[in-house]
Amino acid sequence: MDLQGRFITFEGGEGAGKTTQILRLQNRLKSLGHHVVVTREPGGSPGAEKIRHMLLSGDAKDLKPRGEAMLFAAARADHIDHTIEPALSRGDWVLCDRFADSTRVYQGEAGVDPAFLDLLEIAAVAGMMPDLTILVDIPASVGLARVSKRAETTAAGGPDRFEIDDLAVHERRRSMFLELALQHPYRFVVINGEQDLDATEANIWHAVVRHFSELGSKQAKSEMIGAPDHGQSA
Ligand SMILES: Nc1ncnc2c1ncn2[C@@H]1O[C@H](COP(=O)(O)OP(=O)(O)OP(=O)(O)O)[C@@H](O)[C@H]1O
Ligand SMILES: Cc1cn([C@H]2C[C@H](O)[C@@H](COP(=O)(O)O)O2)c(=O)[nH]c1=O
Repeated sequence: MDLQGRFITFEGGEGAGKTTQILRLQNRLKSLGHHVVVTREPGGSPGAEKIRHMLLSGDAKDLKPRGEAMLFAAARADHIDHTIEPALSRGDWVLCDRFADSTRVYQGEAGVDPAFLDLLEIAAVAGMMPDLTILVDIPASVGLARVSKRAETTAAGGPDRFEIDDLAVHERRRSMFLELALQHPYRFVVINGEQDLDATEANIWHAVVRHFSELGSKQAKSEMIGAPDHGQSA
């Protein structure tokens, strides 16, 4: 399989700002001429979106955490087959809102054996791990406050089945994400999600350019082309 594209995942707690920042990164990449696919988990393909509905609406709430983890893995396998792998084969950039690390954290926190999660991850991702994972880190209370404000001010529905968990559960998830970042320092970058939108966007862009060195020269070229001429050309 010849995969020319670049695969970036965003991880973090509820309301950290992942979706907002993915759209901002998409705009920056597009302005440099890249094709960008924005997608999410659970979901991102017709079959996986059906599983998403089942998982988040509470239809699957009778499942124990191990069975639930298997549903997330099934959705992931379908998402990879139908969306991620084809996009990377075309040479696109794929920006994915949550991926396998969310299973490690959410289902791990719920008590699923890490060795079982290892096997599940191997089976579901089939080698398709991200080139870069951006962990948008924020205290759980701040993220949850944003989420409830979002629900009041937008058409977003009520809290999903994971958002309603106790604050202590959300804080444990935050610690687990940070622990994962420590374990995989070459894949993860941790971004402070408490800053304002523009500062967070700039920090993420800086991290992406540092990780994918080809972007640095492309950006410099586009800035030169777009730069004012000051009467220096013939
Ligand atoms: N840096 C920020 N400062 C203040 N508000 C923010 C910031 N980033 C995002 N928000 C707001 O917080 C809310 C949640 O943001 P967003 O949907 O991007 O988070 P998310 O991490 O994708 O959340 P979830 O995982 O719950 O879907 C939105 O209303 C958004 O406008
Ligand atoms: C991929 C994945 C997600 N979850 C949880 C995390 C969130 O609470 C929801 C997804 O909602 P979002 O608004 O799109 O962030 O699902 C999980 O428990 N396990 C996973 O693998």
